[in-house]
Amino acid sequence: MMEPHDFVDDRENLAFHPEHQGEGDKTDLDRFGPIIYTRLIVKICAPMVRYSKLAFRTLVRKYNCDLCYTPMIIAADFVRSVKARHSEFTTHQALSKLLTELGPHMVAFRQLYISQHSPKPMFLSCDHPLIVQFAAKEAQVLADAACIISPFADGIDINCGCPQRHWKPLRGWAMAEGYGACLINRPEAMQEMVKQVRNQVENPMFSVSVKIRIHNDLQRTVDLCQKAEAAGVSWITVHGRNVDERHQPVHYDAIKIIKQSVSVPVVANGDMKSLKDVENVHQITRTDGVMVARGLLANPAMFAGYEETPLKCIQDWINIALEHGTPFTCFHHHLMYMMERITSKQEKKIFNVLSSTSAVVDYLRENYGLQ
Ligand SMILES: Cc1cc2nc3c(=O)[nH]c(=O)nc-3n(C[C@H](O)[C@H](O)[C@H](O)COP(=O)(O)O)c2cc1C
Repeated sequence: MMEPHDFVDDRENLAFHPEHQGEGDKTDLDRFGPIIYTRLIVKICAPMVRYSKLAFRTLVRKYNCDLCYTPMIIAADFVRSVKARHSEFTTHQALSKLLTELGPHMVAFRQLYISQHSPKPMFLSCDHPLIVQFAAKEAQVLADAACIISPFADGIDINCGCPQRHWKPLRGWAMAEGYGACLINRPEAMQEMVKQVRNQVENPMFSVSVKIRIHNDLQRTVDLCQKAEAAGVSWITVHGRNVDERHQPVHYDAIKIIKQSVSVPVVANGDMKSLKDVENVHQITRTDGVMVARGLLANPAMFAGYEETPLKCIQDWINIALEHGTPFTCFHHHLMYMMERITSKQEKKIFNVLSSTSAVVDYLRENYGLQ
């Protein structure tokens, strides 16, 4: 089970040990070298709608990813509908089935489940550690969702960073009100959510984190983070852009200030495409972890130090995806991302229009010797 202080232990053992402070101009990178250095940083696969599903999580975990998030799930749908639970959340197969069956007697069931599998729940052996990200606007609904999911995951994260325009394909504009990045302007609502989950999930080790964007006025973000900490949040992930920024440079300096303003662990997010980027961002921000989305889509092996997706990783994706029965579109999209940097324009023209799993597998066998 991952605990918030797991982040801190590493710091004490190595880079942040007082003995290592003040050694002239040496950076931690100079002192420990890149491989040891990046072992100190918790490396996280970001929540990604449509992409950070079980099969992809299994892949990145093979390549030094320490912690994975599910795609964002709308808490109200999850609580209301068995169908939504089944389609939105997949973890180890047997557990998914149990989750589907959770009905009105879920509390009793959950207790039974925990007592039967104590001390080591089944999910520990496969899709772990796992954070389930929810979008919610009512604290009680979020707490209900957290109670349902708690036997199957290590914690929940509250999406407080999704700009409104990103909701359109999901639920339409009207539904967007009150969700996502709105919460950075409603610190009390966010606090209430954190507290309700803390009060209602029985497992004290279950984490409750938030993922935010920054404000134009950074002091407001600092206040928000301090309020989140006071409410009992386990850690805070900061995408260093404001809600209107898309491709502008990430404000790593802002993340650094936030890190200095709270005691809970902080995770930096935004524009890291290689392990070198991870190191550089860490040198600037000194956060406890880094979270990566698009960099991992392009190269799921990036946390293991690969500059571009190795063929071995593509082979692993084929094996894992086929084993999980990944739908064709998802299987193919991931391959298009992974092979973007290693295929020519001409190859893309052929590969990107393939229309079945067998056609893709045949293509990769004939052109790359993959099985
Ligand atoms: C395809 C895709 C799906 C995303 N889905 C989510 C999501 O479900 N929840 C969330 O908080 N952020 C989501 N994001 C935002 C990322 O988690 C991340 O904050 C953002 O992409 C910046 O990180 P990056 O530069 O490493 O990509 C998504 C991003 C992408 C590219």
